[in-house]
Amino acid sequence: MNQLGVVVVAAGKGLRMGTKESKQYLRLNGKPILVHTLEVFNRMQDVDEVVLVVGADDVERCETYVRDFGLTKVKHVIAGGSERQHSVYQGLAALNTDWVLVHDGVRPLIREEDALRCLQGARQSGAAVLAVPVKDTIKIVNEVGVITTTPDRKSLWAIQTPQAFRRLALMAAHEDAAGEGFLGTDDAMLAERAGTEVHVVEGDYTNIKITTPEDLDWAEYLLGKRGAMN
Ligand SMILES: Nc1ccn([C@@H]2O[C@H](COP(=O)(O)OP(=O)(O)OP(=O)(O)O)[C@@H](O)[C@H]2O)c(=O)n1
Ligand SMILES: C[C@](O)(CO)[C@H](O)COP(=O)(O)O
Repeated sequence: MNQLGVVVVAAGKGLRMGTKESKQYLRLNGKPILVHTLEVFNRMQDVDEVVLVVGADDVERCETYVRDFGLTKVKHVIAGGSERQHSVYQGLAALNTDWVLVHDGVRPLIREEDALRCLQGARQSGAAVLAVPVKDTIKIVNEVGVITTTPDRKSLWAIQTPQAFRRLALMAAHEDAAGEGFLGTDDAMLAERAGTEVHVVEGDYTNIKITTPEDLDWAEYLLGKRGAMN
């Protein structure tokens, strides 16, 4: 029993993007960002099913995307919650698989081979996330704008998705966090606080999360470049 499910979370409002339309529905090279993301997992042989978590008002339009773009592995389109963590939990509960990859709908540049290496990392060690070493010097700055410390860059990684776990273990970590009112910005945080050793698998700098307007040009350029290479 090694079934793999993918939770793609896309129920956010995209406030930092500042567009009327939520960022996951903006088009890159003529196709919604979310569709670019889903196509990657739809192509992956190891993936058994995908659950897509979206805003309650967007379920219908996403069901249309699933049909129109032939996203045959997307078995469920469901409504998410007010925080990313709540949306992920809804997705986990809709699956029935042993393993799960949790991925942001707004990371359309994920490469199949990196997602697969993340999964293999988790299958070997229990839990794994894609990440890249931080290139800048990072400072801890206090509330009045003064630097207090400079952490050693050697130990700093920028964490991405997908993040891979045993599904039931991640659900238990979510339930524990929810019971204590803890909100994390990624799933690894919840697994870490539940005592799971989460391993880092080196990913790729191009797996950006589309967050602010300048990310759109960069993503369109990268998608175009990949298309030209295929
Ligand atoms: N309640 C939420 C919040 C976020 N997400 C999803 O989590 C991913 C990463 O979140 P982020 O980039 O922060 O997206 P938003 O919350 O939409 O952006 P912002 O914080 O700027 O409003 C996105 O695919 C987003 O749609 C979600 O499914 N449910
Ligand atoms: C999960 C994540 O994409 C890892 O980098 C990130 O933590 C999401 O954070 P956000 O606060 O929702 O942007």
